[in-house]
Amino acid sequence: MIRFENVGLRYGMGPEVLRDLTFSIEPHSFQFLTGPSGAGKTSLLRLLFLSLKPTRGLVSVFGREVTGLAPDEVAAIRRRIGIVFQDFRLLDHLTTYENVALPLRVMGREEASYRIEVTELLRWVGLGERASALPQTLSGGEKQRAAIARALIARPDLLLADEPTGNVDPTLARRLLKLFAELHKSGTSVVIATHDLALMDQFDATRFVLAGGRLHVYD
Ligand SMILES: Nc1ncnc2c1ncn2[C@@H]1O[C@H](COP(=O)(O)OP(=O)(O)OP(=O)(O)O)[C@@H](O)[C@H]1O
Repeated sequence: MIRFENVGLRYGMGPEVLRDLTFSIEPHSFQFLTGPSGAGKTSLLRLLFLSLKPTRGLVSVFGREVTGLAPDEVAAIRRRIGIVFQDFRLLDHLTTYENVALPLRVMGREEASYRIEVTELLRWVGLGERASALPQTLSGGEKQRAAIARALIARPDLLLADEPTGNVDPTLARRLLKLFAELHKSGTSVVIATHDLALMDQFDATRFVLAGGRLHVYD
């Protein structure tokens, strides 16, 4: 599904932050991405989301080599990917409900066809009472859960999440992990970047460990 071959990444004239990355992400797989702060986890997620281009090597996503893709082809690939950014990126002028429903609206679906789905997911992530709240009135943990719900709502083929349990308590972190596990069970490949060892110990998954710019895979 995803293939990296000898991928390197540098920002501007800086040193290579990722070096010689060769790995695959298979359909229906679950992997944690970990490593010390600054090791390149967010950079790797951005390569997977096609918001960064590799400086060298080959990246292929859903069977398409990503260099030279036209903007509409990039957009089509991104519609198959759900992403939870570290800074949430909720739209300020939309309510929690509208933020979560956005991927479905972008796909051209009518509100009547998804109202129940969105409402149920909001309830599942504990935001049932906050559906009509604007993002600036949500707590950090609530924003995080809204961002997670938005990433999951369209049942993407690939889910990327950057520290998705960073702002929630351990009980809620377990609940969110369960949600990711259910999504995985229904066929989505999941990549969760995290520092949280306790979280990783709760789910038997491949570990991608970044250190010194290189990736080590532990199955
Ligand atoms: N836009 C940028 N311009 C220049 N350097 C960058 C940029 N983004 C990241 N870097 C550098 O790339 C390296 C990897 O950063 P990245 O954010 O990918 O690491 P990370 O593992 O996600 O860190 P953290 O766990 O702290 O979020 C760091 O040395 C960082 O300073």
